[in-house]
Amino acid sequence: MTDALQRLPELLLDAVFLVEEDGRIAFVNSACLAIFGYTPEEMIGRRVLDFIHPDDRAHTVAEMGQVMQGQPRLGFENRYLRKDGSVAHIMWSARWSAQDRLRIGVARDISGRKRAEQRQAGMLALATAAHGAETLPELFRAFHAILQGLLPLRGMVAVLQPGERIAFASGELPQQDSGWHHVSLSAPGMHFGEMQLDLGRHGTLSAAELDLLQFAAGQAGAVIERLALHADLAHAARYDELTGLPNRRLFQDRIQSAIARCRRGQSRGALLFIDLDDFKQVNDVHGHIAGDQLLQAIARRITSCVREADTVARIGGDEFVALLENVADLRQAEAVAGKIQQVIATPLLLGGCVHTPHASIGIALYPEHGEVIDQLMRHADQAMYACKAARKAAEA
Ligand SMILES: Nc1nc2c(ncn2[C@@H]2O[C@H](COP(=O)(O)OP(=O)(O)OP(=O)(O)O)[C@@H](O)[C@H]2O)c(=O)[nH]1
Repeated sequence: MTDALQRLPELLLDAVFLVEEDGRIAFVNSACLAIFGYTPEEMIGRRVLDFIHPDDRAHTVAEMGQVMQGQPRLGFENRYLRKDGSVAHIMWSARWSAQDRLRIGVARDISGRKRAEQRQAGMLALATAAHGAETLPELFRAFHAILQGLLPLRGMVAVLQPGERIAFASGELPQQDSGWHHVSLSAPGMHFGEMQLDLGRHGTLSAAELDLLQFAAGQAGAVIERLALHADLAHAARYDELTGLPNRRLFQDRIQSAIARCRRGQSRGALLFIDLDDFKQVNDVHGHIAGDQLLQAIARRITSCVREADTVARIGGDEFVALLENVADLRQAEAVAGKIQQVIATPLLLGGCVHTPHASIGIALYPEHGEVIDQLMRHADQAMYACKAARKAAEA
């Protein structure tokens, strides 16, 4: 070999290996320092297998066996452990030189490309997990599992406002120290909290890893926004926005289950239909905002008269219902209705004037006045109108 050719391996960025039949390294060029962290002196004379990642040794031995039987290999991949313990992804071309009784190998460091591929796959996995997540614990559990494969992640905590904390850790979640990295969880115009990641002592992140975390945080922020929106919509579909009481739809569900319970327990239940008297005038005289305030006060007043297990709902403009379970008889239901009427009639300030509201209440008893919702509602409604008509007749 000419002198120029002898110097050639030292100019290569790939590592060039000559390996003896017994697997010991006979020669390696100085590129090995940049790729594996070892000088040629530290590698020469040692078994090449000692540097290979334990999980890749078996299939590397099989591959090299084929090379030594005369089959050249181009593009074979395996992993090495660098001197600092980190993993180097290597792509090989290798052939056997029967004349020299040496295996010639050229090793290219493809760790950067592998990391980029892993990050890309990780981003896809994060986006898929975010898309499918139906709860926040499910989302952060999936994110923890995915990020663990991409970062030196020991533990992860999602701290959500106001004060909800979802923690994940491979083992025991250690005390917070300087190894923790914080990423804000947000959506345009909204801040939900942050993701805190325990990256241990080797916690410095590359720009690409920081990008990955930002991507994860962005996905998580979008999921939090989506779940919050769903929760708001689900709430709005079942509750009255003005008073916070169950609306007609939720009331239908509640009365259905209450009837089933009464039927099973052979107990009695009462449906109270409550309609404000002359409420239109409140709007006309004091304005719509004052009308709203009165409706809110009425909701609180009715609720204060019933047991916690009973349901109070707003089913129309100035129409409320109270569903009483385990009622002994009509007299007991009438007593509750009387109390509601009395509490509603407490004077209050509306638009700077003292106003005394009144309500008409009709009662339907299960099972005496009906065994299904429609019958009970009709009976209570008619009883309420009878009550209202009697009041108006008395006033006339
Ligand atoms: N402020 C306010 N008013 C409402 C709301 N929903 C319905 N209303 C009004 O409530 C009034 C109900 O009127 P009516 O059903 O005639 O009842 P009323 O004036 O109490 O008459 P009687 O029941 O016969 O005593 C209407 O004027 C509606 O516009 C609301 O959310 N807020």
